[in-house]
Amino acid sequence: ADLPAVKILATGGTIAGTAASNTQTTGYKAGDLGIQTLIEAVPAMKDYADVSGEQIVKISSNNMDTKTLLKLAKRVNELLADPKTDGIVITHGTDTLEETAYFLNLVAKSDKPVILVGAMRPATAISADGPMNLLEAVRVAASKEAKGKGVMIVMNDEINGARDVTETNTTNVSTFKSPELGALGYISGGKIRFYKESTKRHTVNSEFDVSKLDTLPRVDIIYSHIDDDPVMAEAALKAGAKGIVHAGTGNGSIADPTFEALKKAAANGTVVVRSARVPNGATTVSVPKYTEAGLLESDTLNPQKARLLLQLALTKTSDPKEIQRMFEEY
Ligand SMILES: NC(=O)C[C@H](N)C(=O)O
Repeated sequence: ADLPAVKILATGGTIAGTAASNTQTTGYKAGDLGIQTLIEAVPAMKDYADVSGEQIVKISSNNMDTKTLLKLAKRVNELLADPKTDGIVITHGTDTLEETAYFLNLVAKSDKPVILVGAMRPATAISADGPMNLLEAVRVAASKEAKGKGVMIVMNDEINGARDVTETNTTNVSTFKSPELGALGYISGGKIRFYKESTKRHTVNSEFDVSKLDTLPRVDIIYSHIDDDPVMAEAALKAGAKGIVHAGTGNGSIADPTFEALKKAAANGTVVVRSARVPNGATTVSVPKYTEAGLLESDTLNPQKARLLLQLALTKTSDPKEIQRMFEEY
């Protein structure tokens, strides 16, 4: 039969992890197994797609970096441009899965499905979640329904959009959720069921382009807490940060001494975005002094996603007004 061609790009993670015993679900070696082994473990994929694999890296995703992210994004775009590819699945560690997914959501230049998938239990564990997750990811990547919905994460029977999804539990298999805005759909009764899609710009409607980029501007995240002082802000500026994302308390509040440092940074041309350490809700212009100081707001993007959008924004402009527009549109 003429099945859709789905390419699986493997980057490592727990989905390719191995441990000495089948009861071991922590302290295993992430990214140990190669893509061929993962494919051979799930022969049922061949009922839905003409599957082939390619190994990009073999890492635990806490070690993901810009170089690998750009390499992956460029390869994704090469494959998407090929008429012989109908969809892409990326196996990835869960630690930074939401970041890679959101980045690709901003830079993938096609409406063909791009699905990220991981696992919380290593491949060697009893009740490993990787094989079913991989099968469902391939099924979604091969489906007509997934076209044009942006980059998605498929795990634990849920389909979540890259913009709104986040990891919510350190170890549980049902960790990826869009707590406030909700999943796009799920897979149940052997059927792919979509219920909604994001209104935000992505993929073919995105203005960002990585094809000529070899690096991204430095953007640091500063996490607020009791006894906050400007030490971290000063360190970021000293390290050459072109942008700073502040993970504020509550509605993106900033301790006064840190605010003074960030205000100065903004006046000197560093773009400062207020995000929040609170998982839900948009950071709003609650205090006019922040707006007057030229600080931007991240909308509902969490700090790690706000960082990626700010990096891409800074490849195009350093005009705070333009960048605020981007935070409203993506
Ligand atoms: N569940 C996982 O994949 C965690 C692993 N440390 C990773 O991100 O690669």
